[in-house]
Amino acid sequence: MAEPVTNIQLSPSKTLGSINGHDSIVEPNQTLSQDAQLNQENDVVVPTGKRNREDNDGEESSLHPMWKTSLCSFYRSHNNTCNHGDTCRYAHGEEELRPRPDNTWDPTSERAKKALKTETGEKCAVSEDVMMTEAVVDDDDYGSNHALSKCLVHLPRKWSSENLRNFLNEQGIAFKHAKKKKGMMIGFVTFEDEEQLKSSSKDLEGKTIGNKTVKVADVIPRSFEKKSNPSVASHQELDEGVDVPSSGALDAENNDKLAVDGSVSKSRSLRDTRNARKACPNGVSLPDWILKSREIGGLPCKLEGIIASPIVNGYRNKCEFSVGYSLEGKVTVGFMMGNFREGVTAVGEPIECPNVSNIACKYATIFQEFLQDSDLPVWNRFKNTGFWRQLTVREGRTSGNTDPAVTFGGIAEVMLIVQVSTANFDDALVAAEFKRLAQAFVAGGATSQCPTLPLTALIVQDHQGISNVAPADAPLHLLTLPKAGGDPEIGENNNAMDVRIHDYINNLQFSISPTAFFQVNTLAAEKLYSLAGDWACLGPDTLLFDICCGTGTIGLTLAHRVGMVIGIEMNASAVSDAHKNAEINGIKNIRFICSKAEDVMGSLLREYLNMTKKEDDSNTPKSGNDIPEDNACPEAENGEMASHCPENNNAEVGSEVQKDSTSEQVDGISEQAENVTGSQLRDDVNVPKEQSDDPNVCGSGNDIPGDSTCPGPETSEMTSRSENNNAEVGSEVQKGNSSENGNTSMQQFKNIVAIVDPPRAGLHPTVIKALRTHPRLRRLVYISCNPESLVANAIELCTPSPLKIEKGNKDNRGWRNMSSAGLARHRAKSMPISEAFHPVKAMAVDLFPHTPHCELVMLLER
Ligand SMILES: C[S@@+](CC[C@H](N)C(=O)[O-])C[C@H]1O[C@@H](n2cnc3c(N)ncnc32)[C@H](O)[C@@H]1O
Repeated sequence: MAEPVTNIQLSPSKTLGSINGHDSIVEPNQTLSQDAQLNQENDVVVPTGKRNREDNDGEESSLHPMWKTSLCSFYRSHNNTCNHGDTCRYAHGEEELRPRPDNTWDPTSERAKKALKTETGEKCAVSEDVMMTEAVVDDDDYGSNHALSKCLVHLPRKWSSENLRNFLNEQGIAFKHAKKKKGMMIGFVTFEDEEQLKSSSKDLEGKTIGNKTVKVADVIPRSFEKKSNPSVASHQELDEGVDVPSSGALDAENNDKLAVDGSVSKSRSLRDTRNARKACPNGVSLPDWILKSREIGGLPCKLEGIIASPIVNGYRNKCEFSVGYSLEGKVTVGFMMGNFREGVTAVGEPIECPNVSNIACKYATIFQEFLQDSDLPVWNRFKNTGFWRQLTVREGRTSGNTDPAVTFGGIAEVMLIVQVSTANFDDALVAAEFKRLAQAFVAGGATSQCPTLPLTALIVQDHQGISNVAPADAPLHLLTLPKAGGDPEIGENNNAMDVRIHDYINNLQFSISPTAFFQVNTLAAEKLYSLAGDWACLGPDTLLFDICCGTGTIGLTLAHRVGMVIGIEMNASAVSDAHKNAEINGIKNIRFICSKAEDVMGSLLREYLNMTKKEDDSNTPKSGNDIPEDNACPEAENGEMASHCPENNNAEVGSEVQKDSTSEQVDGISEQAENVTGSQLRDDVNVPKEQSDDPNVCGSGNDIPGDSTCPGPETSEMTSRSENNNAEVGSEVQKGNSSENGNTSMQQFKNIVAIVDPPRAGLHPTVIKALRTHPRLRRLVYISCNPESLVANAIELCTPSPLKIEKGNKDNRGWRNMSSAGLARHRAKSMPISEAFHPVKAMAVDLFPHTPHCELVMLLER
């Protein structure tokens, strides 16, 4: 998940969720009350008579923090009567209602609705503020007098400058220059004089284009007033899939867990089973999980609760700081304060962001100070010119120590990646600036702290693209770090691609290369992976597919609990890290495939599970006959169990998997013949950094230059896909199928499980098809950073097959405007006939305290 995150549009105030009935607070590791019955009426949750309405503790009841903080639905629906009378812990009417401990109101109450309106209004006001800064304004755009310019917001993105001028002329609005920013909803108008500015601005106010009202905003803030802080930026940027921390907008002690509860339960996409209903074919009865969803507030399965982050402040091990201008026009290194597409370019310092470590803040400050005197310009997002773009601070630890009492909370390694755009700049000047920069970081680190700030590597990433999201193959250069005491310089001849930082999960060491994905909250990730493992119901005869495995974290941390792991990852350097990580931790029963999952998933399943393509294609709904009915599950590490698991302690070879699996060739490419292609899919959503279509990434379907092939396996036990020749996939898989691994031969595996951890866009349709149509895959644990794509993928995985398959509709008009769930619904109709999964349970894990985002784990079984 780009790293974070759930793409949930939430108010920053983090209102309470209502998933567990009236008592919405979920303690970490506490599951929701069993008897809370949910009702979908008005999309809110109301209790049934089952719960205990009276607080038996008499006087204590009045002290209960949730006393009368929720409206009594019984009272409401029974003509204002309730058998519990005054002793009922729920409020009988709005008058009795009390605010909740976090100062929010029962979401079904009039007060909450009123508060929401105000809040939405405020939010709009904030997001509509154009925090364009003086420094990004060009004379060409505004004439020589910035004070005579205005910014118009909510213009149609498609408009050109000519459209804007025509509009102004048609409306009789006088102006001097007008310029529309291509692809954005903003334009700039300059006026002849003060008088024209005033009268035209007045005329422009309230004008509408389509259904949008044009907003007229100042280009240059006349006086600095801190209207916002990066917390706003964080919400907006997170919504775009950008991994940005928030400042401490959220304060109450409990807010983190409440936020997670709130975000999950309030996510409309998660609570909306309409698309799933519609995806169900005519003549086929609705599956139980859809029928029962009404009882649980529209959710596809029970939300078990929230696992809290073991660390709440300074938890981020990676921060990407933008370079830009503050509202005062000062060069600043920090977070964007709003959405660039809406014209917000101001950058705020990260110092008030509680989730950013002190170290990261200090390096941002050092860089910011350096930039005040740099001879090279900062990046101009409008003109796509400039030099300095972004600073990424990645932190590593020497051991799993995060004790704040230990120096820097155990952070012992820091990798700094400075993103620049060197095009059109003089090489000598650039080299001199880099040298100065290295000195500044070393000197700043030495003087600003005692002991010296850790700094392991300083890397420059050269990137010319429009946004700061660089492709995986953007050139990296390692800069030499001068030694503070005049010792010889280090790093001179090293290759940036060889540089690593390290972190620990479950006592395993992970080596992380500069651009590889690694969860930003390591300690919470540890909990996430354990939960996924517990729900996956693992055992010695389990074959685990770790799909989108990154540096191998999930597979490696669970390898000791299974017979064998196959990790699939498209980022070549992450796969290289994964190999290294297996090696340094002495883990042998794991293989990594460097490829896009959509290119290899079908063939891997067939090859590893000993099926011919013919069998696979013609599979009909199966009752799971080959799976023992015995639901015993091996003891989970933290006591969590999947709802029903085949017995998987038995290492006996299942007869159905004893066939020779070497005959099958792979046709990953043909697997891609979907109605909606991956790129179409990704067009509709924000593509996270990790999901690059970079042609140099192995398995991307293009020729691969010699210097960017995947690294070879570091042990003979591991498989790495270094060529993009799909015909080779089969033979490599066959290698994996040989007996070279002794007792990890795949023929022993009776329990086949997939843990998927895709980026924000979710799984590619081809991967879903492969997982869904493989009858031996009975259990799938989905880790999601984006409920929308989770819901879309779940629709395809979980809706019943039709009696007869519809031919795919090639006419894709209108699909661009469809939601991902709508698209999934259409794709589900042409899914080959196969047994559907059903959602069993879900759990949130708070990987991102101080933000409304969390990771969601959902167990699907069949
Ligand atoms: C949310 S990260 C999860 C990584 C890993 N499971 C972890 O927790 O560290 C998603 C990963 O999927 C990879 N990825 C994105 N698209 C992919 C694709 N089509 N096939 C395989 N891997 C993909 C990204 O490179 C990234 O490493």
